[in-house]
Amino acid sequence: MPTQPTSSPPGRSPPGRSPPGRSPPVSPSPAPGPGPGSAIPPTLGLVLAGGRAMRLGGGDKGLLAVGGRPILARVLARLAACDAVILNANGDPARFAGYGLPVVADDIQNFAGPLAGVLAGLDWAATQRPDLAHVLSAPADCPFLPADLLARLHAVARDTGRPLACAGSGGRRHPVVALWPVALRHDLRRAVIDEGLHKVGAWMDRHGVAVADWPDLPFDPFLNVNMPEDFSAAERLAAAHPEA
Ligand SMILES: Nc1nc2c(ncn2[C@@H]2O[C@H](COP(=O)(O)OP(=O)(O)OP(=O)(O)O)[C@@H](O)[C@H]2O)c(=O)[nH]1
Repeated sequence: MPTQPTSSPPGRSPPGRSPPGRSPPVSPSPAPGPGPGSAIPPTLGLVLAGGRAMRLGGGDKGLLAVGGRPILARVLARLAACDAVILNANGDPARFAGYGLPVVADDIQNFAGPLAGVLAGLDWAATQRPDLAHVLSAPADCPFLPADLLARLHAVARDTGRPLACAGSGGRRHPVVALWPVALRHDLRRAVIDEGLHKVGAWMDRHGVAVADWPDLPFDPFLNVNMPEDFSAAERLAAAHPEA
Protein backbone atom coordinates (compact mmCIF):
# COMPACT_ATOMS: atom_id res chain seq x y z
CA MET A 1 0.00 0.00 0.00
CA PRO A 2 1.62 3.28 -1.05
CA THR A 3 2.14 5.60 1.85
CA GLN A 4 3.85 8.86 2.41
CA PRO A 5 7.22 8.48 4.11
CA THR A 6 6.72 8.66 7.85
CA SER A 7 9.68 11.02 8.04
CA SER A 8 7.49 13.72 6.50
CA PRO A 9 6.75 16.60 8.80
CA PRO A 10 3.22 16.60 10.14
CA GLY A 11 0.75 18.43 8.01
CA ARG A 12 2.84 18.59 4.85
CA SER A 13 1.30 18.32 1.41
CA PRO A 14 0.71 14.87 -0.03
CA PRO A 15 3.40 13.91 -2.53
CA GLY A 16 2.87 13.87 -6.26
CA ARG A 17 0.93 17.09 -6.45
CA SER A 18 1.44 20.77 -6.04
CA PRO A 19 1.09 21.90 -2.46
CA PRO A 20 -2.59 22.33 -1.68
CA GLY A 21 -1.77 24.92 0.93
CA ARG A 22 -3.58 25.35 4.16
CA SER A 23 -6.36 27.58 3.05
CA PRO A 24 -7.38 30.14 5.60
CA PRO A 25 -10.03 28.87 7.96
CA VAL A 26 -13.51 29.55 6.82
CA SER A 27 -15.97 30.38 9.53
CA PRO A 28 -18.93 28.07 9.28
CA SER A 29 -22.00 29.81 8.02
CA PRO A 30 -24.54 30.39 10.76
CA ALA A 31 -26.10 27.01 11.40
CA PRO A 32 -29.76 27.37 10.57
CA GLY A 33 -30.76 24.13 12.27
CA PRO A 34 -33.89 22.26 11.33
CA GLY A 35 -35.93 24.97 13.03
CA PRO A 36 -39.07 24.86 15.13
CA GLY A 37 -41.69 22.45 13.88
CA SER A 38 -39.19 20.63 11.67
CA ALA A 39 -39.54 16.88 11.30
CA ILE A 40 -35.80 16.53 11.86
CA PRO A 41 -35.03 15.79 15.52
CA PRO A 42 -32.54 18.12 17.25
CA THR A 43 -29.05 16.93 16.37
CA LEU A 44 -25.44 17.76 17.24
CA GLY A 45 -23.01 17.72 14.32
CA LEU A 46 -19.68 16.06 15.13
CA VAL A 47 -16.65 16.35 12.87
CA LEU A 48 -14.30 13.42 13.44
CA ALA A 49 -10.76 14.74 13.15
CA GLY A 50 -9.10 12.67 15.85
CA GLY A 51 -7.09 10.37 13.59
CA ARG A 52 -3.37 10.51 12.86
CA ALA A 53 -3.48 10.43 9.03
CA MET A 54 -0.50 8.09 8.95
CA ARG A 55 -1.13 7.12 5.32
CA LEU A 56 -0.65 10.78 4.37
CA GLY A 57 2.41 11.18 6.58
CA GLY A 58 0.60 12.76 9.54
CA GLY A 59 -1.12 16.08 10.10
CA ASP A 60 -4.73 17.15 9.80
CA LYS A 61 -6.49 15.96 6.68
CA GLY A 62 -9.29 18.44 7.32
CA LEU A 63 -6.93 21.38 6.86
CA LEU A 64 -5.93 20.25 3.37
CA ALA A 65 -7.70 22.08 0.58
CA VAL A 66 -9.65 20.25 -2.13
CA GLY A 67 -10.92 22.39 -4.99
CA GLY A 68 -9.47 25.41 -3.18
CA ARG A 69 -11.42 24.87 0.08
CA PRO A 70 -10.25 23.07 3.22
CA ILE A 71 -12.00 19.73 3.55
CA LEU A 72 -13.04 20.79 7.04
CA ALA A 73 -14.88 23.85 5.66
CA ARG A 74 -16.66 21.59 3.17
CA VAL A 75 -17.74 19.19 5.92
CA LEU A 76 -18.92 22.05 8.14
CA ALA A 77 -21.07 23.38 5.31
CA ARG A 78 -22.86 20.02 5.21
CA LEU A 79 -23.31 19.98 8.99
CA ALA A 80 -24.76 23.49 9.04
CA ALA A 81 -28.24 21.96 9.16
CA CYS A 82 -27.47 20.62 12.66
CA ASP A 83 -28.45 22.58 15.77
CA ALA A 84 -24.84 22.84 16.97
CA VAL A 85 -21.50 21.56 15.71
CA ILE A 86 -18.36 20.44 17.54
CA LEU A 87 -15.02 19.10 16.42
CA ASN A 88 -13.37 16.00 17.83
CA ALA A 89 -9.59 16.32 17.64
CA ASN A 90 -6.58 15.44 19.78
CA GLY A 91 -3.51 17.55 20.51
CA ASP A 92 -3.37 21.33 20.52
CA PRO A 93 -6.86 22.67 19.69
CA ALA A 94 -5.36 26.05 18.69
CA ARG A 95 -4.84 24.83 15.13
CA PHE A 96 -8.62 24.89 14.68
CA ALA A 97 -9.18 28.23 16.43
CA GLY A 98 -10.23 29.98 13.22
CA TYR A 99 -13.32 27.83 12.99
CA GLY A 100 -14.79 29.02 16.28
CA LEU A 101 -16.05 25.58 17.28
CA PRO A 102 -15.79 23.70 20.57
CA VAL A 103 -12.93 21.20 20.19
CA VAL A 104 -13.41 18.01 22.17
CA ALA A 105 -10.58 15.49 22.63
CA ASP A 106 -10.88 11.73 23.11
CA ASP A 107 -11.05 10.79 26.76
CA ILE A 108 -10.00 7.25 25.92
CA GLN A 109 -6.29 7.30 25.26
CA ASN A 110 -4.06 5.29 22.93
CA PHE A 111 -6.00 5.97 19.78
CA ALA A 112 -9.02 3.78 20.26
CA GLY A 113 -10.14 4.69 16.75
CA PRO A 114 -13.20 6.61 15.59
CA LEU A 115 -15.40 5.14 18.32
CA ALA A 116 -13.40 7.16 20.86
CA GLY A 117 -14.31 10.31 18.94
CA VAL A 118 -17.96 9.34 18.67
CA LEU A 119 -18.03 8.68 22.40
CA ALA A 120 -16.52 12.10 23.10
CA GLY A 121 -19.26 13.65 20.97
CA LEU A 122 -22.07 11.69 22.64
CA ASP A 123 -20.75 12.64 26.09
CA TRP A 124 -20.49 16.31 25.10
CA ALA A 125 -24.08 16.31 23.85
CA ALA A 126 -25.33 14.64 27.05
CA THR A 127 -23.57 17.10 29.33
CA GLN A 128 -23.57 20.36 27.34
CA ARG A 129 -26.66 20.10 25.13
CA PRO A 130 -29.08 17.62 26.69
CA ASP A 131 -31.75 18.96 24.34
CA LEU A 132 -29.95 17.23 21.45
CA ALA A 133 -30.79 13.52 21.46
CA HIS A 134 -28.81 12.61 18.34
CA VAL A 135 -25.31 13.09 17.00
CA LEU A 136 -24.47 13.19 13.29
CA SER A 137 -20.83 12.21 12.77
CA ALA A 138 -18.82 13.05 9.67
CA PRO A 139 -15.09 12.48 9.13
CA ALA A 140 -12.84 15.44 8.39
CA ASP A 141 -11.46 13.67 5.31
CA CYS A 142 -14.69 13.42 3.29
CA PRO A 143 -14.93 16.48 1.00
CA PHE A 144 -18.15 15.77 -0.93
CA LEU A 145 -20.82 14.83 1.60
CA PRO A 146 -24.40 15.12 0.34
CA ALA A 147 -26.29 18.31 1.15
CA ASP A 148 -29.24 16.36 2.61
CA LEU A 149 -27.11 14.08 4.80
CA LEU A 150 -28.85 14.99 8.07
CA ALA A 151 -32.37 14.75 6.68
CA ARG A 152 -31.83 11.48 4.86
CA LEU A 153 -30.17 9.66 7.74
CA HIS A 154 -32.97 10.68 10.08
CA ALA A 155 -35.55 9.60 7.48
CA VAL A 156 -34.07 6.13 6.99
CA ALA A 157 -33.78 5.58 10.76
CA ARG A 158 -37.38 6.66 11.25
CA ASP A 159 -38.72 4.61 8.32
CA THR A 160 -36.94 1.41 9.39
CA GLY A 161 -37.40 1.88 13.13
CA ARG A 162 -33.68 1.32 13.71
CA PRO A 163 -31.83 3.37 16.32
CA LEU A 164 -28.76 3.98 14.15
CA ALA A 165 -28.31 5.04 10.55
CA CYS A 166 -25.21 5.24 8.43
CA ALA A 167 -24.30 6.18 4.89
CA GLY A 168 -23.60 3.72 2.10
CA SER A 169 -22.28 3.81 -1.45
CA GLY A 170 -21.14 1.24 -3.99
CA GLY A 171 -22.48 -1.58 -1.82
CA ARG A 172 -20.34 -0.52 1.15
CA ARG A 173 -21.29 1.02 4.46
CA HIS A 174 -19.57 4.10 5.78
CA PRO A 175 -20.12 3.73 9.53
CA VAL A 176 -18.32 6.93 10.48
CA VAL A 177 -20.88 8.93 8.51
CA ALA A 178 -23.72 8.14 10.84
CA LEU A 179 -26.51 9.13 13.14
CA TRP A 180 -26.12 8.07 16.78
CA PRO A 181 -28.63 8.25 19.65
CA VAL A 182 -27.02 9.91 22.67
CA ALA A 183 -28.90 7.42 24.87
CA LEU A 184 -26.56 4.62 23.71
CA ARG A 185 -23.42 6.31 25.02
CA HIS A 186 -23.06 4.16 28.14
CA ASP A 187 -23.36 1.00 26.10
CA LEU A 188 -20.76 2.30 23.66
CA ARG A 189 -18.37 3.18 26.50
CA ARG A 190 -18.70 -0.34 27.92
CA ALA A 191 -18.04 -1.87 24.52
CA VAL A 192 -14.96 0.25 23.85
CA ILE A 193 -13.41 0.11 27.33
CA ASP A 194 -14.49 -3.27 28.71
CA GLU A 195 -14.41 -5.21 25.46
CA GLY A 196 -11.77 -3.20 23.60
CA LEU A 197 -14.13 -2.99 20.62
CA HIS A 198 -12.73 -0.89 17.77
CA LYS A 199 -14.96 -1.84 14.86
CA VAL A 200 -17.66 0.77 14.37
CA GLY A 201 -19.88 -1.44 12.21
CA ALA A 202 -19.72 -4.32 14.68
CA TRP A 203 -21.11 -2.16 17.47
CA MET A 204 -23.79 -0.73 15.18
CA ASP A 205 -24.96 -4.19 14.17
CA ARG A 206 -25.65 -5.07 17.79
CA HIS A 207 -28.25 -2.34 17.99
CA GLY A 208 -29.57 -2.21 14.43
CA VAL A 209 -28.45 0.19 11.76
CA ALA A 210 -30.24 1.43 8.67
CA VAL A 211 -28.21 2.35 5.59
CA ALA A 212 -29.00 5.34 3.38
CA ASP A 213 -27.44 5.74 -0.04
CA TRP A 214 -27.46 8.40 -2.73
CA PRO A 215 -27.69 6.53 -6.06
CA ASP A 216 -28.98 9.67 -7.77
CA LEU A 217 -25.65 11.52 -7.41
CA PRO A 218 -23.22 11.32 -10.37
CA PHE A 219 -20.24 10.76 -8.04
CA ASP A 220 -19.49 8.98 -4.78
CA PRO A 221 -20.25 11.54 -2.05
CA PHE A 222 -18.28 9.45 0.45
CA LEU A 223 -14.95 9.49 -1.30
CA ASN A 224 -12.46 10.03 1.51
CA VAL A 225 -8.85 11.07 1.46
CA ASN A 226 -6.62 8.42 2.97
CA MET A 227 -3.72 8.22 0.55
CA PRO A 228 -2.06 10.54 -1.96
CA GLU A 229 -3.97 8.98 -4.85
CA ASP A 230 -7.27 9.66 -3.06
CA PHE A 231 -6.23 13.27 -2.91
CA SER A 232 -5.69 13.37 -6.68
CA ALA A 233 -9.07 11.70 -7.21
CA ALA A 234 -10.71 14.29 -4.96
CA GLU A 235 -9.14 17.16 -6.93
CA ARG A 236 -10.41 15.64 -10.18
CA LEU A 237 -13.89 15.23 -8.74
CA ALA A 238 -13.92 18.81 -7.46
CA ALA A 239 -12.94 20.06 -10.92
CA ALA A 240 -15.59 17.94 -12.68
CA HIS A 241 -18.34 18.74 -10.17
CA PRO A 242 -17.86 22.23 -8.76
CA GLU A 243 -21.28 21.87 -7.13
CA ALA A 244 -20.13 18.92 -5.00
N1 LIG B 1 -11.18 10.45 17.91
C1 LIG B 1 -10.51 9.61 17.14
N2 LIG B 1 -10.80 9.58 15.83
C2 LIG B 1 -10.09 8.74 15.05
C3 LIG B 1 -9.08 7.91 15.58
N3 LIG B 1 -8.56 7.21 14.56
C4 LIG B 1 -9.24 7.58 13.45
N4 LIG B 1 -10.15 8.51 13.74
C5 LIG B 1 -11.08 9.18 12.82
O1 LIG B 1 -11.83 8.18 12.17
C6 LIG B 1 -12.06 8.52 10.82
C7 LIG B 1 -11.50 7.44 9.94
O2 LIG B 1 -10.12 7.40 10.19
P1 LIG B 1 -9.06 6.64 9.29
O3 LIG B 1 -8.98 7.23 7.92
O4 LIG B 1 -9.33 5.18 9.37
O5 LIG B 1 -7.76 6.94 10.13
P2 LIG B 1 -6.85 8.22 10.11
O6 LIG B 1 -6.16 8.27 11.41
O7 LIG B 1 -7.61 9.43 9.72
O8 LIG B 1 -5.81 7.90 8.96
P3 LIG B 1 -4.67 6.76 8.96
O9 LIG B 1 -3.76 7.03 10.12
O10 LIG B 1 -4.00 6.97 7.64
O11 LIG B 1 -5.40 5.43 9.07
C8 LIG B 1 -11.40 9.87 10.61
O12 LIG B 1 -12.40 10.85 10.76
C9 LIG B 1 -10.38 9.96 11.73
O13 LIG B 1 -10.14 11.31 12.13
C10 LIG B 1 -8.82 7.96 16.99
O14 LIG B 1 -7.99 7.25 17.55
N5 LIG B 1 -9.56 8.84 17.71
